[in-house]
Amino acid sequence: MEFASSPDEYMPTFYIGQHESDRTRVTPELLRQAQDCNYDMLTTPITTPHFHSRVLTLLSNHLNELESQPTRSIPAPVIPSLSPFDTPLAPGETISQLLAVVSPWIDLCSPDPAVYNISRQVLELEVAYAAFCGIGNIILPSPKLHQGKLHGEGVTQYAYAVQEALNIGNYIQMSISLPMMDNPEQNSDEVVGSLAERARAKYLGLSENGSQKNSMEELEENEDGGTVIFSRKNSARFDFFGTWDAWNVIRTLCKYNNRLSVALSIPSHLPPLSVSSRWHSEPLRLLSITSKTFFKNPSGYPAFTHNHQALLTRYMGGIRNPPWLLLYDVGPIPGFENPETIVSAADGVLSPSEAADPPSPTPAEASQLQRKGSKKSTKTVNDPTPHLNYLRYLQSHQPPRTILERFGAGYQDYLQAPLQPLTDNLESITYEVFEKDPVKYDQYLKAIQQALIDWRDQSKRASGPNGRIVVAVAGAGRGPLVTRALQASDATGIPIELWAVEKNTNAFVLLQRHNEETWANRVNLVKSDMRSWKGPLQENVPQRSGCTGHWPPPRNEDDASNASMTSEAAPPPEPQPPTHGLIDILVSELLGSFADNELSPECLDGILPLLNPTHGISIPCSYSAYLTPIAAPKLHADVAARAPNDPEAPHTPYVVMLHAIDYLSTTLRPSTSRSATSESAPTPVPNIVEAWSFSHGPMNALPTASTNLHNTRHARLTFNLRDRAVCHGLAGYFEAVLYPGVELSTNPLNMEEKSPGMMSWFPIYFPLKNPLYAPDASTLTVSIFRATDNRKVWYEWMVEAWSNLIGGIGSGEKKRVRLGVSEMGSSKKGGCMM
Ligand SMILES: C[S@@+](CC[C@H](N)C(=O)[O-])C[C@H]1O[C@@H](n2cnc3c(N)ncnc32)[C@H](O)[C@@H]1O
Repeated sequence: MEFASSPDEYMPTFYIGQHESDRTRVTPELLRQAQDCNYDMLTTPITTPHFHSRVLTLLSNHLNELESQPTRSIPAPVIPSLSPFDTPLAPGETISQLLAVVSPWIDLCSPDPAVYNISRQVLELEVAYAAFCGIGNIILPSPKLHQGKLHGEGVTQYAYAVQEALNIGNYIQMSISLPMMDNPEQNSDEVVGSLAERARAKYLGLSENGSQKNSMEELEENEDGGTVIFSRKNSARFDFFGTWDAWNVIRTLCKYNNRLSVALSIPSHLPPLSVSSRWHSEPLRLLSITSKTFFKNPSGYPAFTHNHQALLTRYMGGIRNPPWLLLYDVGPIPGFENPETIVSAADGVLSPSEAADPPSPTPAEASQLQRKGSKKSTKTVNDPTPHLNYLRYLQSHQPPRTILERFGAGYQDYLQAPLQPLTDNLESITYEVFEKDPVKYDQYLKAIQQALIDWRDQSKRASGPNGRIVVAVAGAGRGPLVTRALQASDATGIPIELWAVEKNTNAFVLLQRHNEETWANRVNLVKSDMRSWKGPLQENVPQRSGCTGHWPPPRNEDDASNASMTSEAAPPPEPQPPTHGLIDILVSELLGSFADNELSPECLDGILPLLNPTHGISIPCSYSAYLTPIAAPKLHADVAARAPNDPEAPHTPYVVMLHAIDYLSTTLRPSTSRSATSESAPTPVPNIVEAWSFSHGPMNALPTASTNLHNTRHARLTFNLRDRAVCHGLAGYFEAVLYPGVELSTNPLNMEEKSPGMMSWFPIYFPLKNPLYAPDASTLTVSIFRATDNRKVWYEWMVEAWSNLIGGIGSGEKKRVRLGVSEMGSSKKGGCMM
């Protein structure tokens, strides 16, 4: 197939910017020089050190006043509007190539109201002025999660400030700087002149002399008479999901505003895969990379460890708008001091030794290596922008995209309403897209071939009037399965009588044309709904004794697959009343992304009574639907944005190529990687669980079914979570057994074994109207129903979150407490008409 074999000429786009913490302004010359070096953009502060000292003075005066007159109510000071001395920015042609950085010295999480108030004013002034100048992107400082003995208390007020700022700069994209995980020790890396330092001790839970008393220590001392003291190291524990949790609060309060995103700092030592997977599901606009993210390789060149390279590929790969990369404090723009200097552009061309991987450090080695790399390396690198050059090198060495990535380019996270091929007549272009998937049709070919071979080898009685096996393709579309049935017959040498049934009158025109032009009129075409078809017509077919219904047919028989042909040798038979025969092998492809969602069960119910009752075969013979809960913030934001105009949006199961998602329930499988870092520790594999299945064969034919109740289904599935998360919905997949040993699967757990490279179906997404939060070590219970009223079919779904607590003190008993229940999603209004 064309796109499977053509070389992948796609080259990912890396937009790379540069940030210097002590830069005070960006001149057009500096920007030009940076672009000559092959940077795409630079960061700029919005205000100057002059403004900073003005604000510090204002705050100090205010705090002094408050201290000297403790009983008076003194209003917070108002920062006077910006003067030309306060900002280096001005509107101009180059503004679109600048990323504006909000002053890092504010503290929007401060428990001290004076500090918070001033910080908010700074934020609002800076955002308003940057917006005025035409800045498109702003980077906000990280929320300060540890304040004295307080932990995470300031996140909501930070979120409130961001929400207000979003209203000021109506077109500005805001990215919040966040480390991948919460490391309280890093949090203490203070910015010079930070307002946080001015916060008063009484708000930080500190004694007047500034010493910190931990609330856990107090608790333990009270309860146990001071026998157990928590060490500071323990109380300030490393929290892998701490910064994600803060982000979740902020974006939730900001109602998943699509102008709000994350500027994620990539650390030198990567957290477990579950953490990087979580961030992968979030709107990453920037990846911040400092010189510490690199390790020196044996040539002394700064390079990424194997795991960092894999992370970058994961975050950047296969998407239309990958995050931008921002190099933080990796050295000044070369040649700027002397504009006459000619600086070569970082073109990413490195020798093998320059591009070699550095050794992958263990956690303990990471910091040591860092120091060794930066201080003790004797190798000197003759490259003024080695970090940039290395990233450009990685850009040109990204792995080629998989078939699925190529096919799905542009479809990632794009919500589509599922097809309803029963109610609607599909367009030719839709069939054309199906037909581009060679894998599905190869599997059908294998299944039909095997069914024919087994039929012959088991000497089963066939239903054709001349002893041929009767094959019917139900829902033939433009005919690809008809072609496969003919190929199977030709390849096995087993003659068949072939029927093709299609209700789409437009597609039927093409079937007729194919029959004449490519199938040599070997196919009996029927324009009908398969449920009202009476079966293969046997009128005028002479019934010759000794050759009816048995394998093999007589050797000298004509190729009489066309039902209107008669034998020349025998005398003309007596005309017989029209009769309808049976189908031996029924081939259909009526599957949707959740197997039964395009009403395959209902359609097949109508034709299964025609199946040979003893030996009949349905291809597929069974299919099952699978589910797993996911975090999908991007999809949630998209559905929520549609809801005001379309109240059914949160009640629609969508077909979507899932990309920015995180599987919430996973099992750790041992990794095969050799590296000793945590990134190569056991790999989380999603728990994807069967909801229900349908089987189709002679045993399942229901000639007298008067209701559709037998096609209802219900499942209640339990998923254990290790890490706290937000569930935005359910991802649905399917597996189908075409014929024993020949399967189709979209289930990520086995699709590569069962039908590798198949791309006919994207997964299905059942959204939750309101996301459901679940803490660490909790359980999600999914209830899902396939419902019918005999006119249509629809789904209903809901999720419950449970905490798994240990019962009362000393009891040790496990106790489940329901933490929350989602609304019931229901596609009843948009259900599939039967
Ligand atoms: C998913 S398409 C598959 C088409 C084709 N077999 C292929 O694999 O490319 C399903 C086809 O079944 C047809 N179809 C669906 N329900 C049908 C019914 N009840 N009777 C006849 N045709 C039906 C649709 O019109 C459509 O052409």
